[in-house]
Amino acid sequence: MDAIVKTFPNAEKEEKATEKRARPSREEAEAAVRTLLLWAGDDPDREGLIETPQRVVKAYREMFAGYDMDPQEVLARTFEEVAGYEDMVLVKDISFHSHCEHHMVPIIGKAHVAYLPDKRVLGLSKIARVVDIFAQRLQTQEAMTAQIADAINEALMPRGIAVMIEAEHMCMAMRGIRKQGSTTITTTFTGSYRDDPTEQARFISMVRNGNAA
Ligand SMILES: Nc1nc2c(ncn2[C@@H]2O[C@H](COP(=O)(O)OP(=O)(O)OP(=O)(O)O)[C@@H](O)[C@H]2O)c(=O)[nH]1
Ligand SMILES: [Zn+2]
Repeated sequence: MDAIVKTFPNAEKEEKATEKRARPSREEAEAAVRTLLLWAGDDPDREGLIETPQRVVKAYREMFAGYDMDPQEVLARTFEEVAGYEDMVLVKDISFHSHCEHHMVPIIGKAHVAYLPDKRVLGLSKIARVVDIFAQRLQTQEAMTAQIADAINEALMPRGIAVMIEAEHMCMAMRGIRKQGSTTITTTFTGSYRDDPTEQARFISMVRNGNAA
């Protein structure tokens, strides 16, 4: 507990500050894009760029739509009639696009999400929707992995959750260190996936080979 307090001394204050911070208007956001075009060294008044601020702001609304969505709303509906099925449910290769919070450039990857039901199950598409909600925010891969597990845990309280994300960070490929094709892998395991090495190994094997062998 102490460590948490020391690591995030201002977490609560920051959360409140974010709540209070008003969103700028569309016009203000477009003006900011115009400033960036000038900063890049181009002429925002030339024909090809004249509508670019509007387009960028529209694209941002779409790419960052996750801020206006509540994962718990998406996960609210669960089903019990599954004929007593209680083994792993794994949705793998969920492709996503996100943006890193350090450079605001794309993170492109795949998420694999599994849980061990405790009577109730989720609609399969809802798992992919939750991945998208968190992907459509500024992210670190670690945070996104933990957030997906947390949201499913809160909604479903299953016996265990396993989340693996494999992604390429364009901030490492297009700039900076410029290493193309490197993949970062992050995992979060809860419940039986955390405590039982066999369950964990079965998840990894099914993600890797498509079977539990
Ligand atoms: N842990 C983690 N790091 C990330 C993620 N996305 C980007 N980064 C890293 O965030 C770090 C930011 O480092 P800084 O030194 O503050 O920024 P920088 O000067 O742009 O760093 P370089 O990328 O090394 O040029 C970089 O090492 C990035 O690779 C992520 O999802 N998780
Ligand atoms: Zn980055």
